[in-house]
Amino acid sequence: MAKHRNRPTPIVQSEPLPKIPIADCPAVLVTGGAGYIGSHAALALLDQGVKVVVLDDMSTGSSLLVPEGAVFVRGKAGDSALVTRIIRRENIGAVMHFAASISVGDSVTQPAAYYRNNLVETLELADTAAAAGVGAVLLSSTAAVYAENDGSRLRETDRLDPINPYGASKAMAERVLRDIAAASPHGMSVGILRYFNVAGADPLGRSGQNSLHPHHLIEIATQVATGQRDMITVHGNDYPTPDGSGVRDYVHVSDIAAAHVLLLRTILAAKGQSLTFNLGYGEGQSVLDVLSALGKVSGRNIPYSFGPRRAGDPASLVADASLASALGWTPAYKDLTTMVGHALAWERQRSKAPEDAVAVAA
Ligand SMILES: NC(=O)c1ccc[n+]([C@@H]2O[C@H](COP(=O)([O-])OP(=O)(O)OC[C@H]3O[C@@H](n4cnc5c(N)ncnc54)[C@H](O)[C@@H]3O)[C@@H](O)[C@H]2O)c1
Ligand SMILES: O=c1ccn([C@@H]2O[C@H](COP(=O)(O)OP(=O)(O)O[C@H]3O[C@H](CO)[C@@H](O)[C@H](O)[C@H]3O)[C@@H](O)[C@H]2O)c(=O)[nH]1
Repeated sequence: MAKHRNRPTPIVQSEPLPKIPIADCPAVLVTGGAGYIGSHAALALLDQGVKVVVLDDMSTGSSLLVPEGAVFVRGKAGDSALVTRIIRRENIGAVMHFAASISVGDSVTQPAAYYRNNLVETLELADTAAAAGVGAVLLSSTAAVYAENDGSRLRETDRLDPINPYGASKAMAERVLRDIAAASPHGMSVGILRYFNVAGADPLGRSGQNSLHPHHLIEIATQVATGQRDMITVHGNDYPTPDGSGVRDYVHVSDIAAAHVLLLRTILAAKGQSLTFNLGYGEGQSVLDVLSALGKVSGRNIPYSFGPRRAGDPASLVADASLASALGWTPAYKDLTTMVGHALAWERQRSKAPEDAVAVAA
């Protein structure tokens, strides 16, 4: 964990951090709550009795994923007038900001669009939240903010030097959010979670990935396992990794959602807190490991062929997430087979859903 305004300062934390009781959690605005991770966080909040308002522009979101029980508003996270109205009308006390453009490859070919959606929209949202007196803003950040390394586990205090515009947009958004919060007269708190590769689906089958144009490894692979695609291309087999394919630290989406609720309760316990955590399991899995785990769970071989490296992809991203234990975070779904099993169960169910519920384009 790092506590900082602009520069991370390492803190050795042996005691769990204080938290407000869940019953005292204010209503939460969840931007991007019609998307994959935001919908799981919304479910985690609703499951614990917290009021949720989802704000999503449906650019990549799906109506299928907006949880029952959440208030839904269609619109942009950076629309200050709209967000101010929502904060006042719904008595919002905290914001979880998931809304973003998320494809590393697309960010290389459309950098301006990525800086606009991930940086400018975050700036507007943070400024609006601060002006409205919101107690805390949580930001979805990413492993892609770190400088490339030799595959060893990345710590929160490691050097930030993103190798693609997506990671750069998130590193800048982190800084902008911290600066705006630090200047807020009421002491807005900030929580930043740098997720590694989010995977799996709600174990109760209420949400999962539902992309109009899938680009994530596990979503594409489950579509091969369910017969919707013939094969998958493995992007590169010449990385300096044990089997030559890219290595990532896959972390279950429900564990990510649980960490958000814990961090929210923590940063609301004292005004003006700024905490940053990695979320991962500290274990690297290659693309071929993932395909093999899915093959076992589905009972079906996943055909693949090797293609060239994908632009902007690092060889390896693995977390040192030991500091997140100070939140009381104890991941429940660490096993890769469990993760791909949940993703497969969701994909089987999703692909049978009526056509108009499967994906909603803007
Ligand atoms: N998926 C991962 O492995 C991963 C890893 C690290 C970080 N993240 C971050 O987590 C967050 C959520 O990612 P996801 O995988 O759920 O993506 P997603 O595309 O499923 O969800 C993003 C949602 O935000 C909405 N959205 C986008 N721009 C918006 C805007 N300006 N205003 C309102 N709504 C907008 C989209 O319609 C979509 O519903 C993102 O910030 C992403 O950068 C994701
Ligand atoms: O069809 C495919 C898709 C992906 N991959 C590989 O699989 C790995 C994982 O790729 P993907 O699932 O697309 O995730 P990442 O590009 O690693 O990015 C995810 O994980 C990052 C954090 O590590 C987040 O910041 C991003 O938002 C999120 O999309 C990489 O080695 C890819 O090259 C393939 O080989 N074939």
